[in-house]
Amino acid sequence: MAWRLLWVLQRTSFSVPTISLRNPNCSPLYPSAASSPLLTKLWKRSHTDAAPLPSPTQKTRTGTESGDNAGAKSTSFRSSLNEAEVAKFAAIAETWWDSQGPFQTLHLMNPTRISFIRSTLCRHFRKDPFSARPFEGLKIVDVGCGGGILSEPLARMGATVTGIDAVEKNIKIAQIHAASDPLTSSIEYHCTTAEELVKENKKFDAAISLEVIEHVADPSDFCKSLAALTVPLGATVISTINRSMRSYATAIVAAEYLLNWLPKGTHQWSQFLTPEELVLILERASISVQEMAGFVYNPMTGDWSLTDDTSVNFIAFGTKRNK
Ligand SMILES: C[S@@+](CC[C@H](N)C(=O)[O-])C[C@H]1O[C@@H](n2cnc3c(N)ncnc32)[C@H](O)[C@@H]1O
Ligand SMILES: [Mg+2]
Repeated sequence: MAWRLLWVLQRTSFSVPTISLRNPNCSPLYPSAASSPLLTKLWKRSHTDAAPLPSPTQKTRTGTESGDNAGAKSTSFRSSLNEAEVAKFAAIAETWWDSQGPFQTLHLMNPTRISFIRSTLCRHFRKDPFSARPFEGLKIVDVGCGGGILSEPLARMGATVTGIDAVEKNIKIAQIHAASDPLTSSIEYHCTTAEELVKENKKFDAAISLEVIEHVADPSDFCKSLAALTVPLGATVISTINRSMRSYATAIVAAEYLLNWLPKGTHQWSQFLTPEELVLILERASISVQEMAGFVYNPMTGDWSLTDDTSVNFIAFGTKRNK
């Protein structure tokens, strides 16, 4: 009956107001979105530049080429490591591919978050979403990849994937798991951080970081590093948990203490960002958020789906400005 409680909590209306931002030029993916004056202003500002969409073949600007990382040279990228947070993940590293273990929620959410990534990246890079390998030709970095739950499907969709994580054990497990399938064995896994990759002048068409920003030392610095890893007009996708009353009730009280879905103490509510805060942080890092969606859990089916309600889990897609 505990899941019934979660379901009730998900539907109670005591969350702080939240928003969804949708690119008005895109066909709607989700039901009607509430608009926010702040985000409308940000949206207009970021689109007065009217930057052209990138071709997926901006190969000269990706990979390890030097010379296009002026931001990295002029800005210092502080460490994103929060040792206490990293230690929590090191303690449960062996359980990454246990679909009933502490990462069960990530496994269950994966098809839904992949569908968001697939549709937003395909539209942005003008790829065929119905192709078996729509990400062919794209270089993607998965920052905080853990055991590779996201990196592997990205590689199967044709992307050239680099997965990085601060925990050595996670990287070992990710490497072993990926090696068992020829479609994923090409993934390059490294135990490192986004800011270290910036120092190495690495560039990618897209930087993706799911469920990591709430565990880093400073979200603003972290987003600046993600931006520095992304080519101009490239893409960034971030998912995290909203700092709302509802997220306290569901993502912490229910998920950690009542349902035991996550180890107790996995999340610190005060470290969560609201969608508005994430949009502003990304905006200051030269990334304009174009689209946002929430995730909702259906206890009857055990599935997650996309929704306009960003009051608990949400995901944002943005593009890096050209200047
Ligand atoms: C909740 S898990 C998310 C894993 C993966 N992104 C996913 O959603 O399937 C957070 C991951 O971020 C990693 N992490 C935490 N802080 C990090 C940092 N500063 N740099 C890189 N990885 C970090 C942790 O080791 C952990 O594997
Ligand atoms: Mg988390």
